[in-house]
Amino acid sequence: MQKSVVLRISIQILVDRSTLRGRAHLFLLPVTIDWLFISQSGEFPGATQSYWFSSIALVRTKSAARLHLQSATTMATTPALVLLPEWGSGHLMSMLETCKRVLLSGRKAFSITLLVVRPPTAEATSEVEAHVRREAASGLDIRFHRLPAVEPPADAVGVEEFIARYLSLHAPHVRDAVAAMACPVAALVLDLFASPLVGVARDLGVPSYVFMSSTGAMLALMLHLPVLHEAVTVEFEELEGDVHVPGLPPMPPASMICPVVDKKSPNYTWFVRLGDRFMDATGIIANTAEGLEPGPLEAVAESRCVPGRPAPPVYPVGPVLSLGDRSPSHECVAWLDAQPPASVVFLCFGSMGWFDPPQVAEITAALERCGHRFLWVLRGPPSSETGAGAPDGSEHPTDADLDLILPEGFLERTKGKGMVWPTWAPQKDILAHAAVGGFVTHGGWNSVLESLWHGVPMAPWPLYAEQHLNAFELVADMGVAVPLKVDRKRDNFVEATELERALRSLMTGGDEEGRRAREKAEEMKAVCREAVAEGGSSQAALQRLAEALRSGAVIPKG
Ligand SMILES: COc1cc(-c2[o+]c3cc(O)cc([O-])c3cc2O[C@@H]2O[C@H](CO)[C@H](O)[C@H](O)[C@H]2O)cc(OC)c1O
Ligand SMILES: O=c1ccn([C@@H]2O[C@H](COP(=O)(O)OP(=O)(O)O)[C@@H](O)[C@H]2O)c(=O)[nH]1
Repeated sequence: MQKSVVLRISIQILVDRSTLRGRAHLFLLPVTIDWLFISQSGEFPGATQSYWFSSIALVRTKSAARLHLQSATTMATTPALVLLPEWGSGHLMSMLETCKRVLLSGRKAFSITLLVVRPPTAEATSEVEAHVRREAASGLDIRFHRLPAVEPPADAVGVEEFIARYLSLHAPHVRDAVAAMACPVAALVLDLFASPLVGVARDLGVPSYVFMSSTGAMLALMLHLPVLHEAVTVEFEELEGDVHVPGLPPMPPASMICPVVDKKSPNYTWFVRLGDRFMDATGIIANTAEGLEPGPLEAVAESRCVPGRPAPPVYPVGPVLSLGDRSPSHECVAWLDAQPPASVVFLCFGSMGWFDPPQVAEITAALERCGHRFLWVLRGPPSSETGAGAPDGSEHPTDADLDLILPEGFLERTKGKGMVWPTWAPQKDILAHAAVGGFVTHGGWNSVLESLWHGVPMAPWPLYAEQHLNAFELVADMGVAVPLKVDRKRDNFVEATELERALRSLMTGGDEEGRRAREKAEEMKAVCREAVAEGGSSQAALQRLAEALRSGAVIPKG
C-alpha cells in the first residue's frame, strides 16, 4: 500500500535539476503550496501545483520545511488543456472562449495549448492567424502549436466527410504533440468533427473531452444516430411519421440535420461514426445551459440516447458568447439609435448565408408589405460560386451589390424605415440594442445564443449544417421563435406571403405564437444570465469540470 501524508505549510522545493534537463546541480525553486499530497512514489494524486516525482525526502531547515525531490520527473508548470478545434471561427473561438472560462474558473490552475490545424483555404487561414495573434496577446497562458501540414483528402465528396477525414489525418501529429508536452495534460479537448481522436487520448492515457459547439439537442441526436442507423433503414424523408430523438418532441424528418439527409453519402457514415465516438470520451463540454435545453440534456445524462451504455458526463457551461471586437459606434448601431424601442426586425444569416435575386425579391416584397422597420444584412454569392468551392464548405459570401440585387426603387421606398447592410455587421451589438424587437436568423447556434442573451424572439430560416434541427427546437421545444415555412427542396426558399406572415407575428406578437415567442425569449434571457452568474448551473458545471480536469491530469504515456 502506498503511504501518503498531507502537509499544509508554506515550503520550498528543492529540485534535482539533473533529472530534468541533464544538468547536475541543485537549485531552489520557491513556491507556496497550500495542500500537498505526498506519496512515497508515483505522482501527487491531487496536488494543485504540478510537481511530479518518483521519490521524496522531507528536509527540515531552521525556518522552513524543504522538500528534497530525488530522481524527479518534475514538471514545473500547471496542467494543460490541449485543444483541437476545427478551423472555422464558430468552432475555434467558441471552444477557446469556453476553455478560457475553465482556466479562469480554476484560478489559472491550467494552461491552454491550442493545436493549430492548417486550414484548407487561404481565407480560413487568415482568419485563424488573426485569432492566434489576438489571443497570443491576451495575457493568458495560451500557447499555439502548429501541427505539421497534412495533405487534405482530395477524393472527399462531402463537406462533413472532408472536415472529419482531414482532422482524423492529423491523428499521428496530435499524438506526437500531446506526448511531447512538457507538463501534465488535463485533457485533450476535441472538436465534434474530431471525436475519432478519443482513441489517441486513450492510447496516451490522457482524458478526452468532446466540445459541443452546437445544441444539447444536436448532442442527443448525435449520440442517438448509431441507434437510429439500426432502427431506420430507409431515408429519413421516406419515413412515415416522426423521428424520435430522446429529450425532444417528435420531430418531422424534414428537420433532420443536413449531413444525414442522404444515407448513401459518406457524410452520413461519418456522422454516425462521430456520434458513436462521443460515447468513448471522458466527458462532453457543451455550449448550452441546463435551463435552456432541459429535455435533451436530461436525456443524455440519463443515458437514454444509447440505451444500455452509460453516456459520458456532460458539462453545460454556456452560454459562452465569443467576445469579438465591439463596434458601438458602427453605422448600423447609429441608425438603430434613431429608432423606437423594439420596433426593428433584424435579418442576418450567419457567416455563410446569402441569397440569389429571386429570393431577394420575395424578401423585399415581404418587408414592404408588412411595413415594419428593418435592418437587413444582405450578402451576395461566394466568389467561388463559379469555381470549385471550398472543400470545407466555408465559402464566405461576398458583399452584395445593392444596386444590382435589390428591385428597383426598394431603397427609396423604404428610406427612413429600413437599412440594408451589404457586408459583415456587428451582430452582437445590434442584438444588444433596445430598438431591435425580432430576429430573422439562419439559426446558427451562436446567433441563437446571442439573441437569447438579449431576450430577442426569433423567426428561424435554416440554411445549412444543423440549422433545421435548431429551428425545430426553437419553435417546438423552447418556444422562443415563430415558425417560418422554408421549402427545403427548393434551396430553403421562402415565399413573400409566408415571410410577411411570420414578420407580423414576430413583431406585433399579435397572434398566440408571437406572444409566446416574446415571453419565452424574455424568460430565456433570464435563464442565460442566471446560468453563468455566481451560483448558476453553468458556473457549477464549470466548477465540476475544472475539478474533473484537475484530478484527471496525467503525464502522457509514451
Ligand atoms: C454543428 O454541426 C455542424 C456544423 C457545421 C459547420 O461546419 C463548418 C465548416 C467550416 O469549415 C467552417 C465553419 O464555420 C463551419 C461551421 C459549421 O457549423 C456552424 O457551427 C456553429 C457552432 O459553432 C453553429 O452551430 C452553426 O449553426 C453552424 O452553421 C457543419 C455541419 O454539417 C454540415 C454540422 O452538422
Ligand atoms: O454579419 C455577421 C454575420 C455573423 N456574425 C457572427 O458570426 C457568428 C455566426 O455563428 P453561428 O453559429 O450563428 O453561425 P455560422 O456562421 O457558424 O453558421 C455569430 O457570432 C454572429 O454574431 C456577425 O457578427 N456578423
